[in-house]
Amino acid sequence: MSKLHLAILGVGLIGGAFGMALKNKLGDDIFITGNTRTQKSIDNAERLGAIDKGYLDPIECVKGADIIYLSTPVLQIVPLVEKILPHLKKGAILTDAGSTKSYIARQIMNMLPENIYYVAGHPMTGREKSGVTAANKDLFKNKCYVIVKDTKAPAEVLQKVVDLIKLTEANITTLTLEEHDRCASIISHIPHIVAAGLVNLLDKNPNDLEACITLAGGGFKDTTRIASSNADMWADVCISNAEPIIEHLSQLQAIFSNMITAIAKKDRQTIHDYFVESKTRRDMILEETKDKYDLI
Ligand SMILES: NC(=O)C1=CN([C@@H]2O[C@H](COP(=O)(O)OP(=O)(O)OC[C@H]3O[C@@H](n4cnc5c(N)ncnc54)[C@H](O)[C@@H]3O)[C@@H](O)[C@H]2O)C=CC1
Ligand SMILES: O=C(O)C(=O)Cc1ccc(O)cc1
Repeated sequence: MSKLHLAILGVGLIGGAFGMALKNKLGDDIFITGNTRTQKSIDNAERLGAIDKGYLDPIECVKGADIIYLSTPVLQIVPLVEKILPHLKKGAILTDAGSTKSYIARQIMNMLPENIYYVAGHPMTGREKSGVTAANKDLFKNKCYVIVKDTKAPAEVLQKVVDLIKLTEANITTLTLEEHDRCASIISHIPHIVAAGLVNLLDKNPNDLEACITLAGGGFKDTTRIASSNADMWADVCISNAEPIIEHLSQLQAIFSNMITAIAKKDRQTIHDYFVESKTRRDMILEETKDKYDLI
């Protein structure tokens, strides 16, 4: 059997970690080409063992590839697929790591020629840092990796992608496009928006800024780590998953409105219930997931 050729388009944090994990497991049984936009990041990706050979041109990178892993920012994925499609070999499989799914998957499914397949995915792991230099081979280990069921890929194609992802030691979960986008909104997209809002609140109070920073302790740090995430990436996420995000942000706005009213009325019971409800739910989630995922 010939060597598996994997092409990674966007060898940053996620693409880099994927390459490192597979290279670590498969060694010389896999040949990984990678595409990034600068020679410096190609050099880094090669040096760190995420890829065997880097290309500045995505078309050169995918020539002859069996599986193409798309890990650029969300809004770059579809234009990149349009560009590489005519150059893919018969039977090639595309899979992506974008944080939002319907936006990407619906467009790719509409443009796929016969004999080229697509499986949508999303590793529910990452960091607030970007680039291949922030990647490591264990980033996916014991973390949830969503595979979307409804992208019309034949069962054997789906299985090939699942088998490859399993090598990263991620826990695979299958969801529909809509389920993914609603759940990713609640569990990931809204928390990032809220964390950024907490930090931006400081800028609404410039006279107190210095004293606030002196006071900042564990609570502020715990709730705002992800506010250091990449702005380009998160702008793409918000634009491409607008509907669920607007719905959940509106629900959160209503939750906060109720709290404002309760605090203004000194309605201690309602205020108390707010914290009891969240503590009960979070403790329950921690208990239920303690042997399964390292998510919360
Ligand atoms: N950062 C995170 O924690 C997670 C990110 N994701 C998703 O994975 C994807 C990649 O995210 P990261 O690895 O964090 O980003 P990153 O910024 O670390 O890497 C992105 C890579 O894409 C390349 N790139 C950007 N625009 C490009 C273009 N037009 N053409 C070709 N290459 C281009 C960059 O040079 C870089 O190598 C995104 O779609 C993101 O939504 C998914 C799970 C977690
Ligand atoms: O840094 C963290 O804890 C994250 O939440 C990482 C993350 C970012 C984007 C995703 O689509 C999935 C996971």
